[in-house]
Amino acid sequence: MVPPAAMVWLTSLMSMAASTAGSAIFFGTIVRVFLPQSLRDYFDDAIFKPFFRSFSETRIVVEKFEGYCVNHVFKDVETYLSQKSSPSTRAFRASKTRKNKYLTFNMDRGEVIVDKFQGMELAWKRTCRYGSRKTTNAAGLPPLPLFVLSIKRKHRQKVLGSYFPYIRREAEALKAERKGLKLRSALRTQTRVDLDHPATFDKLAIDPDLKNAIIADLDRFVGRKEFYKRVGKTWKRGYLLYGPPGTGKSSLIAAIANYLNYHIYDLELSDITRNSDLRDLIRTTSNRSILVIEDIDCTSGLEDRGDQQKNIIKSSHRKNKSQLTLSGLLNFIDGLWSSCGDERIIIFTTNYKEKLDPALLRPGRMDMHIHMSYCTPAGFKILANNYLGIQDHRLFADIEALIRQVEVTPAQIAEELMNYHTDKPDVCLARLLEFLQRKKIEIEKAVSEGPEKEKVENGNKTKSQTETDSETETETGTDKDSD
Ligand SMILES: Nc1ncnc2c1ncn2[C@@H]1O[C@H](COP(=O)(O)OP(=O)(O)OP(=O)(O)O)[C@@H](O)[C@H]1O
Repeated sequence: MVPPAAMVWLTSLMSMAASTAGSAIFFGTIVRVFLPQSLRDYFDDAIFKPFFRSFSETRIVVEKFEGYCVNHVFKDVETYLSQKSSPSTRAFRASKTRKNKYLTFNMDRGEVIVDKFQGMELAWKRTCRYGSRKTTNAAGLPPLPLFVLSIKRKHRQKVLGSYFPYIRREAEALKAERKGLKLRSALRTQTRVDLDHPATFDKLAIDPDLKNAIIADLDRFVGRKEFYKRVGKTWKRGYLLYGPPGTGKSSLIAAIANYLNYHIYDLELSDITRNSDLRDLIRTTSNRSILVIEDIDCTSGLEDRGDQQKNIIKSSHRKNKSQLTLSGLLNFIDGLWSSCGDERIIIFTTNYKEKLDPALLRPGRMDMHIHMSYCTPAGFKILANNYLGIQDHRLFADIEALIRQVEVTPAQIAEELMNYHTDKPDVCLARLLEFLQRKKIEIEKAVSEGPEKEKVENGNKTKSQTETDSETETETGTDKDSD
């Protein structure tokens, strides 16, 4: 027998349940009748499904960075997903280089791809740390990208034990297939440009001994992993390329990247005001890469060590008054690399070595100083072969004699040979000869007109003049890493 008090409680509970069910039916009918399908879908997706899913699903977050280093799982996932798509995917980023045979598609931010593996459905979403709507963070840098994988809880072991190793293998296979060098720019905008620079050591018009010395140095560097480990040094190498404009500094960097199959990151220092910006940029660089800082003598704020005002990059952010000096910058890069970098090359270029900060030139900083000089007869022969496809010609002797007397850059010669590419070699070479003769006459005239005019505006000098000027610039390489 149920006591009367319990009876009352039961009755009120049943009537409450009935009225709740009635209200639910009533509101359900209202929603079905009055709310359009799109809004109903929205509520379904935004509230109901996530609520129920949260009990049965789990998420795996793959961030691009692990501390200061690039997370290789992120790279693998990115490569793997680049060949996947879902019917619901609205936006892809498409790219292709001349060297690559295939178009590459990458998920755009906010997109979802559903992958299938061993009977499981795996939803990948590409997003970023600062929310998918923002384009930059407070420091003006792009938000840090990440992937979120949503899976059923019961699939966790299978995903970690089989799916991720599978992604790794697939990504490796895809990378091998698509192998091509990339030139990346580590600018704020993170613009990525494909390195399709055709420069190779064969095509470079530089002194053959210098070329061989550079190649030998690179070979030695990449083969010395154990040596660097043994002596406790970061596996890195620094090169300083110096010489007049148009002597092939950029071409040499491209040739090194092509030779080693490394990525290039072009670091634009003038954009950096704070250590944190620099750290964020440097940590986007991968192993087996070349970090290039061009025209270091022109880099605002870093050029003159004697002048503290100029030497310091002041933070524009008042709260964060970090100041960046050249040696600070180099130590900073070294520090980051020593904690997570392997097989790195850093290259500085300058047109004026004499203007450089002594911090950069001090022993142990740059391993090899490479002087890119004006064109030599041997360099001219390489250019003639590159542009005209000839190894010898009756005009070679006269041209070579003039090249010995007049300062002319490989870029100038290349331009002369390029200008007449529709003509026959005879015509091209005759015009080059004329160009060199004119140059020589201009210089002689300037010399005879007086000392002031000796300095011809475009830097024309005869070889004998500069050879005495630059006796100190004869080193082609100084190895500081001998075992
Ligand atoms: N040593 C060289 N061998 C072959 N080609 C060269 C060489 N130097 C220059 N060139 C030609 O001239 C062009 C410009 O040269 P490059 O940009 O490499 O010179 P640079 O020394 O880096 O000049 P800058 O100091 O102005 O940056 C190249 O694209 C290439 O065609």
